Amino acid sequence: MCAAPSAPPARSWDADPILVVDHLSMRFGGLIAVNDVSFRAGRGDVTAVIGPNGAGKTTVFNCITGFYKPTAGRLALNHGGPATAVELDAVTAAGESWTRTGKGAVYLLERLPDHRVASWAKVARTFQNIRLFSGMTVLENLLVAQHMSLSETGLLSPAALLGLPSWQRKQKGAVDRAVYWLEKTHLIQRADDPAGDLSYGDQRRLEIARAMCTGPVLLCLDEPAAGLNPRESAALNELLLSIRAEHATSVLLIEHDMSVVMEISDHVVVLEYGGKIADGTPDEVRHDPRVIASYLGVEDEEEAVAEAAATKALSAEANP
Ligand SMILES: Nc1ncnc2c1ncn2[C@@H]1O[C@H](COP(=O)(O)OP(=O)(O)OP(=O)(O)O)[C@@H](O)[C@H]1O
Repeated sequence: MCAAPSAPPARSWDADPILVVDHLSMRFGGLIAVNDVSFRAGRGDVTAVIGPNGAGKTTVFNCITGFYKPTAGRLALNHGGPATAVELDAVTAAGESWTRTGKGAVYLLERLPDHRVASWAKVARTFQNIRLFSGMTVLENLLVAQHMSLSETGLLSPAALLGLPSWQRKQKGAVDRAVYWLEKTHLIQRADDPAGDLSYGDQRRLEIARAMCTGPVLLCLDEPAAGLNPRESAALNELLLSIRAEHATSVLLIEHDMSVVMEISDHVVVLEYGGKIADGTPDEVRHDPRVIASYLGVEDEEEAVAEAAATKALSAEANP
């Protein structure tokens, strides 16, 4: 008797996406940097966007974080739970940038001003080149990051000017959050040192601490492992895995370091020449002929298929 074909495995990113990227395109004059890219990032997942230099990774990030307004496409960020197709179509057709949904709210990032992407949609990011306030102390960097939420009630509001308990509670909350993230990133001993005095690896972790202090639902990291030595890279992996395990923050990262990508990602999206060429678990992507061709520079796709089959056979031999 033939066994019934097994159902395809449930994908966390399809079942409960925090981010739905739909037909995203970005042109700079005649250059198409991102061409009709669609993918989902699962809630609570670490999703990596990889690809060769110039593939369009940073441009995708810049569209998600509000630095660029895409030429076309929709970027829906779901708070609470996934918006239904009807809810999404309704907010799109109404020309709104967000709406409440049955499960929480959905934000159309391409329609929000970049500061609202951070403060309303709660998307935080770090940059390929570190952008800390190097003359400020480590602690001050984390307090400045929380300025938006502190100033929601108005820095010159009566509560702030009179030092009312509500204001003091907010300020204490900001310091407590900063101390919590300094402990998580093993930087608490350096709290009063200028950020510019930290080693490169410590500065990278401070950037992540600063982003986490804003309470993001989606943390976007642009090449967090760039320039790190193996020990610093291992500390970064540990930090990102603990963010995934202990906080309601989903992580989207661009990374060239495949050891980081394969170790910590739940889902990998591969771009090449502005288009998506693969999308799946790290294992699926590792064995994908197009990805192998792209990374090994194999010209002939048949050769890449043979390469993928050989890799699979080798790993089956190693793990019978
Ligand atoms: N502001 C811009 N103006 C014009 N062209 C741009 C701009 N930003 C990116 N590009 C171009 O878009 C293409 C994709 O660039 P992008 O930086 O997104 O790639 P990437 O995959 O992040 O590359 P890398 O890994 O080298 O950072 C490149 O050809 C780049 O030159």
